[in-house]
Formats: sequence, C-alpha cells, structure tokens
Amino acid sequence: MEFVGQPRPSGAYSFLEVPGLSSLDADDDEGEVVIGIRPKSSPLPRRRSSVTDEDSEPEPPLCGSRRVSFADAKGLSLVQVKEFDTWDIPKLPGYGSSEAEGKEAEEYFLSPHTFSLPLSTEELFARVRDQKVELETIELVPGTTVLKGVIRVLNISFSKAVYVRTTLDSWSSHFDLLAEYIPRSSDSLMDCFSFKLTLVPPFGEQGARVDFCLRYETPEGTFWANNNNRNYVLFCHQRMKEIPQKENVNKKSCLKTVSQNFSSVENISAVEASPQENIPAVVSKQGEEVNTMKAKQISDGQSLTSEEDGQKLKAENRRNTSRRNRRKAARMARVRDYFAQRDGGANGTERDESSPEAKHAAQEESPKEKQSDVQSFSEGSSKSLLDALHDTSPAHDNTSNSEPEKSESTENNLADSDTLTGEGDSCILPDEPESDQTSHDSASAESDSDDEVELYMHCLRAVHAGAQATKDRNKDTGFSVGKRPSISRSKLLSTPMPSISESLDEEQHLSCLQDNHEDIDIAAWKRGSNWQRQHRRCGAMDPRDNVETGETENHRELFYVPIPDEAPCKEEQEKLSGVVKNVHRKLRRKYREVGDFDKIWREHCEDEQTLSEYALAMKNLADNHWTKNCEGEGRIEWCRSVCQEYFLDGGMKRMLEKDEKSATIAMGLTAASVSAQPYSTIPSSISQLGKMRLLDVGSCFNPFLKFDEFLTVGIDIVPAVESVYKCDFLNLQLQQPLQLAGDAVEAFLRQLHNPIDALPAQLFHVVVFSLLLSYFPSPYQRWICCKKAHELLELHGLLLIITPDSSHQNRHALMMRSWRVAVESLGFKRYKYVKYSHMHLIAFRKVSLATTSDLVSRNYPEMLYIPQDFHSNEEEDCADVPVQVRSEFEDDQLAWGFTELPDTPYDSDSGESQSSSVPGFHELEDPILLQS
Ligand SMILES: C[S@@+](CC[C@H](N)C(=O)[O-])C[C@H]1O[C@@H](n2cnc3c(N)ncnc32)[C@H](O)[C@@H]1O
Repeated sequence: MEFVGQPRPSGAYSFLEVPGLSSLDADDDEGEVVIGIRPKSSPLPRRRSSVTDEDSEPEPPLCGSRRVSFADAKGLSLVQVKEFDTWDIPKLPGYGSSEAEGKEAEEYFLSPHTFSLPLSTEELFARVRDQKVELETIELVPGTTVLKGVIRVLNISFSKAVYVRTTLDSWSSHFDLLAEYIPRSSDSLMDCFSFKLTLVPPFGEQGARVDFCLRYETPEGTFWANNNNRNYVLFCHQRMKEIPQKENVNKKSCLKTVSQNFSSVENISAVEASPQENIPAVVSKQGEEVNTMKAKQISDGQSLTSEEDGQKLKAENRRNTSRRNRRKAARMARVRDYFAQRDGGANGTERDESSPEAKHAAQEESPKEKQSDVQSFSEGSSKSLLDALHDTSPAHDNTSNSEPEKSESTENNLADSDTLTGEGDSCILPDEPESDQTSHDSASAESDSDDEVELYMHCLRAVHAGAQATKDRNKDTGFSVGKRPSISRSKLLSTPMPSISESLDEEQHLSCLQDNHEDIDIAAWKRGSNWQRQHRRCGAMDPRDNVETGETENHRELFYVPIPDEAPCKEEQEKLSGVVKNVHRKLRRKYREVGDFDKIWREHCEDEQTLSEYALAMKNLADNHWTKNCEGEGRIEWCRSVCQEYFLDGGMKRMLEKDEKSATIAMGLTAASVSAQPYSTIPSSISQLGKMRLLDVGSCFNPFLKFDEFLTVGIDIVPAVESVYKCDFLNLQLQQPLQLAGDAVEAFLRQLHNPIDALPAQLFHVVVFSLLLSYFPSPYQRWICCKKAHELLELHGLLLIITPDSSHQNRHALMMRSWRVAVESLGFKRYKYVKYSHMHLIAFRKVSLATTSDLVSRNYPEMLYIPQDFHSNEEEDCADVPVQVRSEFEDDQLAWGFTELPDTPYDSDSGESQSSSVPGFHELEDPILLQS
C-alpha cells in the first residue's frame, strides 16, 4: 500500500492544535512550535490556521462516543432517585388511617431475555474455568429498580478489576460499572464480585431494555463473559399494582356518603366556574375532591351538628371552588399565553396578548395564592401528577374520554408540542382521576389540576428550551442528523419534575428544587443537570437531536443514567494518580539512597504487585478519567496527527527540501542552482511503506492500537493489556537492521514473541515516549531511551516525546530548550513542539544516522532533567506542599482547576515564548541550566 495519496482518516487534523494559539516555525528551517494552554473546557484542540493545516479535514464532533459511568464505577454509592410518592404526602389531621389507602403502587419486575439463571454449579464452574468470568446471579430488589448481580471470576492474579459493561441504547453508548469484591468470597480458586445498577428509565411497552456483558481485567489479560456472544439482555418492566379491594371498598363507602352530602356543591361550582367551557369539568371534579376531603375530615372527627353548619360549609366550599376556578382559568390562560407568545415571537408579533379572562384572573390571583399553589404542588402532588401523566391505565384513559373539552382545550397547544415531539400522542394534559376510583390524599387533590397545568407548561418549556439549546448548539457544531425525533409521554416524564418555575434557567430549576422539593434527591437531580452541562461543555451531540428543527428527543430521558459528581470522580482520580506517583517517588527515593540504578531497577521490575497496581491504575485513569476530561486523548491524537501530517501530507518532504536548501546555502551555492537541485531525498522505504510502523514505549494499555494507519508495537515492563509486549526498553538489545522489503518487515513485526528482549535497528518510522521519561529517576535513563530510539528509527523517522508539566508554559521553557539540545545532539532535529496545559509534546525527526553527541565534553545526558531530579527525600516527603515538590501527577490534578490562560507573545526566531528567554526565578535555580 502506498502511503502517499492514500485517503486520510477523517478528522485527522481537527486534533492538531490549540485554538487561538499563535504558532511559528521553531527555526526557519524546521517545523512548528506551538505553545499554549490547552483549555480545560475544550476537550480537543481545534484546527489552527497555519500553513500545514490549510488542507485539513473538517472537525468531527468534539467527543467521540458518549461514555457514561455509574457512580459505583467510581466506588461510590449509586444515586437513589427518590420519586415523589403519594405516600410521602403529609397527611391531614385525622386523615389517612391506612397509609396505602386506595392508592396504586409501582412494582417492577425483570424478564431476562437471552439467558436464564442460575446455572447449575457444574455449568457455572465450567464457564468460569473456560472464560475466567461468569454471571452467577441477577436480581431486582423488590419494589425498586435496583438491579443486583454477582459475578464469579477465576482467581488467576492478585490484581484484578471486574466491570459490567452496560448499554441502554443498543450499544450506541455504554458505561462500565466497576463491580466490588465480595469480602471473604474467595476460596483461592475463585472470587466473587457484586454490582448494583439503579434504573430509572422510561418504561416503554416492552419495558426498559438493558444489555450488558462482563469484563474481567487482570495483568494476564482481559476476559469477557457475554452469554455466548449474545450478551445478557433483560427488560425491566413497571406494572401498576392495585391495592387490595378491601381498602378501596372502605374508602368508597366513606366517599359515597360525602359525595351525596355535597352533590349540590358540584353543580354550583360547575355553574360558577370560569366562562371557559373547557374548564368546568376539571374544576367540578376539583371541587368535588376538595369537598370530599373536607367531608372526610369531618366524617373522621368533626361531624356536623346542624343544618346551619352544613349550609356554612357549603357556602365556604362554593367560595373555595370559585376561587380555584379562577385560578384554574388563569393558569390555562397562561398556557395559551405561553404559546401565543412563543408563536407570536416567532412570527414577530408582540407578546402581551393575554386573553381578558386570563388578565382578569391573574389580577385576582394574589401572590400568596400563587405561592401557596407552588407550595402545595411541591409538597405533595408531583407524584400523583406524574402518575397521572405517566400512567396509561384504563381508568385514566376513560377519564380522558369523558372530558373531551379539556383535551380540546390543549389541542392547539399540543399542535405546538407536536412539532417538538414529532408525535401526536405526547404531552396530553392528564385527566383528573375520578375521586372515587383513584383517591388522592387531600394535599394532592387540592392542587392537582392547577399543577397539571403548571407541570404541563413546565414540560413544554423544558422541551422547548431543550430544543432551543440544541438548535444553538447545532448551529455551533454544524452537526446534522436527519432523523425526526420523537418524545413519548413516558420519556418526557421519566424523572421527577422540578416544581413550578417561571424560569427556564437550569440553575433556577435547581434552586427551585432545593427550596421546595426536599423529597427529591437533589444530588441525583443535580447529577442529571451536571450531565447536561458536561455534555454541552464537551460539545458532544446527542445524535437523536434534529439540527434543522432544533427539536430534541428530550434529554430528560438521559437522566436515567446517573452520573457521579465531579468531586467523587476526582477523588478516585486522585487515588489512582496517587498509586502512580508513589511508584515514581519510590524509585527516585531509592535512587537517591542507593545510587546503584541497575540494582534498584532490577528490584523494581521484580516487584510484580506494585507494578500491576500501577498498570491498572494507569489504565483506569486513561479509560475513565483522562478520556472524560479529554486530556488523555489529546496526547495520543496529537501523535497521530503529527505522523499523518509528516508522513502522509508532505511534512517530511517539506522538511527535506528545507534541509537541502540550508545545506546548499551553507555550501555557498546560488539560489538558481539550489532551485535546480532535484528533490531526491525521500527514502523509498518511507514513501512506499504500507503502514506507519510505530513503537510505543511504556505503552501500558496500547492507546495506538485503535488506529489503522499504524502497525503498532506496544512494549512495557508491565503491560496492562494483552496486546502489549513485555519488554524493558532500558535493557533492550539492538540488533543489525533487517535488510528486508517493507512487507517483510511488517510480517516480522506481526510475529514478534513475548517478551521482547531484542529488536533490529532502524525498524520503526515512529517511536513514542508518552509519559515515559519522567518515570525514570535520573536523566541518564532518559538519555539511554532517546539514544535507543534513535537507533530503532529509520532515517527521517519521528521520535515523539510527551512529558508532563502542568505549570505555565514559560516556567520550564529553558528545561525544554535543554531537552532539545540534548536530543538533537543524538542526530535529531526538532520538528514540532506544543505545550498543552498539562504536558509538553515534542516531535523530533531523525536527520542523521550517526549521533553527533560528544558525551565527554558536554553534559548532554544531564540536560534531560526534570525538576524532581533535584529534590531531596525530605522535599519529596513534603510533596503535598504545592509548587515546590509537586510531581507531574499532582501537577496534573492541580492544573485541572485552572482555566485557560492568555497566550504569551512568541519570539519568532526561536519559536519559544519571549518571556521564556528571560529565565524566571525557578529557571535560574535549575542547576543544569546554570552548568550549561
Ligand atoms: C506513566 S505510564 C504512561 C503510559 C502511556 N504511555 C500513557 O501515555 O498513558 C509509563 C509507562 O512506562 C512503563 N515503563 C517504565 N519503564 C519502562 C521501561 N524501561 N521499558 C518499558 N516500559 C517502561 C511503565 O510500566 C508505565 O506503564
């Protein structure tokens, strides 16, 4: 396969550089230097307008596949979303002898689809033996949507991690849930792990579908259990359970009496109701309920003693009902206004076109009343409303049929909502259940129908706001998905709604919740909102959104995947990076104490447990934290884009032409003769290679394996994944170069044996040291690595060095200059340099076969220093004191708190920041710099 002219994988360049950064050629004869801060909020750097990027591909969506994790993947408890429940509604005095009186209860059940459990013991053990991991049990905790399971694994290694990989959308996205070891479950042959998922999904007709499989990670390899390639599929259903008849009977008998007593009030209230035809039916029932409850109160304790009292009560009820009717009318009018305003706004018409009755009613409605409505809703009614909205039980449908006016009244509005929903059945205003069929607690009954309207408005606003946000976002991303989305009613209401709020602002929803809805797990709600914020921040698109219309398949449904807060996530990240940095520190400490590097290195490589923990921590960081922050991905993508630009898009050719020019000028040739020089130096092996042969040293989890354009050889002293070869690069033997054609070299690389002790020289086009060099406790090991890389690279190959540094770009500018001198002395020339917020990324090209290093008279190896080399053990012990002894990983964490810093001006000659040419205090203290 020819490299030149091959189509590039799309999006190659979108990852190339930092937005808004100036960039210059490092020297007039070489590649680019980009220095800048990689903004926290921008997951991947955008294309910049330099010459090399002119023909870049358009940017892809900023984040690739959406990854979602459960809280307990981070070792935390799962979010408990406490839905409003009418059982929680405060009881009126003397009312509610039976808590569950006359109510419907939710019940959930599972139906495993592609598997059945439990397996027989023999079968289970056989599967664990064969595949190392198997699902043992699964259970839905009664009355909840908590799914629990037990996983059994073969104990093949001390270090292990078991994950449940789950999808709720047929693998469009997935999340990995870390299972927990069950204490004392090990019989030394096998261990058991448990997991717990909480599902609050929209329960469609079929139920909520959950697909999952199991992943078992060990240093020996990664193993899967996926139900013989069919995955474990199950459905979680919701069913409404009728409360035993006896209780209903009691309730009914009580209500009947009352209803007889007050039947006249119903009629009166209907007559007195708002002039809007569509309202009385609702109101009359509302009135009925109010009265019913009053009557119940009365029948429970304060029986009427006289006809007079009865009349008084009637009159009071009339007044109440009438007031409620006016409020109802006001709310309905506001619904209309809302849409009138929206449509009017869209058509350029003015806003204030409230109906006279709405204005009148609104005037009549005192702020206190409004407040009390909000209050009553927040206190008690949401669940019953949600039930009512959610429920498709015949009782509700019947009621719906019996109130055509009301449905009609919302029809116009629903016509609007149809454009949002894409389906006509959505967001139907719920109907008030018959009081003698589905009795509510008094508090809910008092406010339900009002709140239905508010809730309905709220839903529509939320959907509308979501659609608008999507539209705005889509405008930015230019991303388009043709599918018309749909919102089903159940999806819309899959989570508890916040209380009535006039504002669409998300924060206000939150505060509203905090104020009024203590019964909702606020953290859970926040997490949901958090998710939305993160989602937006990463610029990821929900592919179900419709960019043309701005319609969105209501993002609320996404709430059913609880996302951990950033704080606990960060906590885990700190733990993991603690594991990593402790290994680095320990090595440095030993090196200071013992001095004999070979000895401590041997011991280090024999400490399998520490190394395995390190490998798993690194992998976990990369999989679950860096990708989320888009920080980890950036460095790998940078490597990829540099290689593509250099090998495939003429970067190398340009560099070679420059080299030739410089050489001829240096030799005193005329410009004419220079231009007449044929370009002839592209080595045939590079232009004809099939894949870029890439050696990733310290590969850990093989991040380059996913790219097709590379033939990747990942090596590590402790591979975290199977595809990485075990190899100590420091002690790797170098052999004579292979004298083979490209195909044969590829074949050779595909047949390498584990572990790798030796490799032929000049074998690779690219050598990557990603976060490798700072692992070593002294500059000498770094030097050895660079020297080996030089030997392993073909002429004109690339050495890519990424080294962590979260400080400001200028702070270690001299250190980077020092690195450059050292590496160039080996026969390299710097090609590109960029400073991300947490790391330096440098590309060197191999420009000569021989190394020019004069080790005797110069301090080249020492020039590959890092600040920690100069710390004492005591300083290292105080490493938690910031600035002085921060390790790179501490730096990383601290720097996450930083936002984008302004760019500094650059020195166009050196390509370095101008301010870096004047060494700062820290730089002046650097002993190596002082030496050199
Ligand atoms: C900080 S991790 C970097 C992992 C990965 N390259 C990345 O960018 O995320 C450093 C890795 O280098 C590996 N390593 C350290 N010394 C090594 C050596 N002499 N030979 C091979 N790998 C080594 C460690 O085992 C560890 O996995």
